[in-house]
Amino acid sequence: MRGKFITFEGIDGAGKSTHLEWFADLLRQRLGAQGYGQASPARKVVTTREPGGTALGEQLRELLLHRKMHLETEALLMFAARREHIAEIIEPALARGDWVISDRFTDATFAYQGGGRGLAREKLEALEHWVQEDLRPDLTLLFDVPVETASARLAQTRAPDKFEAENRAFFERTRAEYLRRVAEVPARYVVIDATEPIDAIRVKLEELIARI
Ligand SMILES: Nc1ncnc2c1ncn2[C@@H]1O[C@H](COP(=O)(O)OP(=O)(O)O)[C@@H](O)[C@H]1O
Ligand SMILES: Cc1cn([C@H]2C[C@H](O)[C@@H](COP(=O)(O)OP(=O)(O)O)O2)c(=O)[nH]c1=O
Repeated sequence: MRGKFITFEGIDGAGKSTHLEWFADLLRQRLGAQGYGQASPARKVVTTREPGGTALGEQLRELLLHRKMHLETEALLMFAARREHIAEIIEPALARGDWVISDRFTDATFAYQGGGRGLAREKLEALEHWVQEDLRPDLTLLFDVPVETASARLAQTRAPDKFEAENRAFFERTRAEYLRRVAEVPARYVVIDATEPIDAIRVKLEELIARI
């Protein structure tokens, strides 16, 4: 049986990375507990990220996070890294029956390059169809938080990269595009109120895992 593809999304500082490995461990326990791995070779839960996830993708990530470039170059490189990621990691894992959890995927391109930077949605949709064909996440967790909260969290932690250095209006547009996409296809998304304390969010994530 083909595995499932789960993605984590949200503006920078929402808290995705804080939960991803924890969520993957819980899912491993759950898949083990359900005995999926008994008759056939054990199912794995693969964690990965975008841009990145492959050797070439990580090199592209360095460029994308630190070099200035034309907006369309940025979008094309995001999809180039994604093409590699799908071919090398995501498709083989799903075909083996493993589950894949990715820290960001194509929703981020629509939100950042589309919403944040204003690249036409039709161009991104054309790239999405070209690069992914029918591949879409089975489930996307959107960690949603007001821009001020996310910025305050980031200010306390790390030096900003090219995206994190963007202004408040950019992140307002990025967040709005994420939420617009949720409203368009609500069945694919679970919106997590990421203003809550970490422990409270984990209770919600546990409930979610019990249902999938
Ligand atoms: N629910 C939360 N409440 C308070 N601080 C949080 C919460 N979630 C994450 N943080 C903190 O915010 C910062 C950014 O979190 P991170 O997981 O790196 O965000 P993202 O991966 O979405 O950019 C980290 O210092 C993290 O400890
Ligand atoms: C996947 C993707 C990421 N991004 C941006 C969002 C983030 O600012 C950045 C890297 O994402 P991320 O790994 O979440 O950053 P961090 O590890 O610093 O939390 O790339 C895009 O602009 N478009 C995309 O398609």
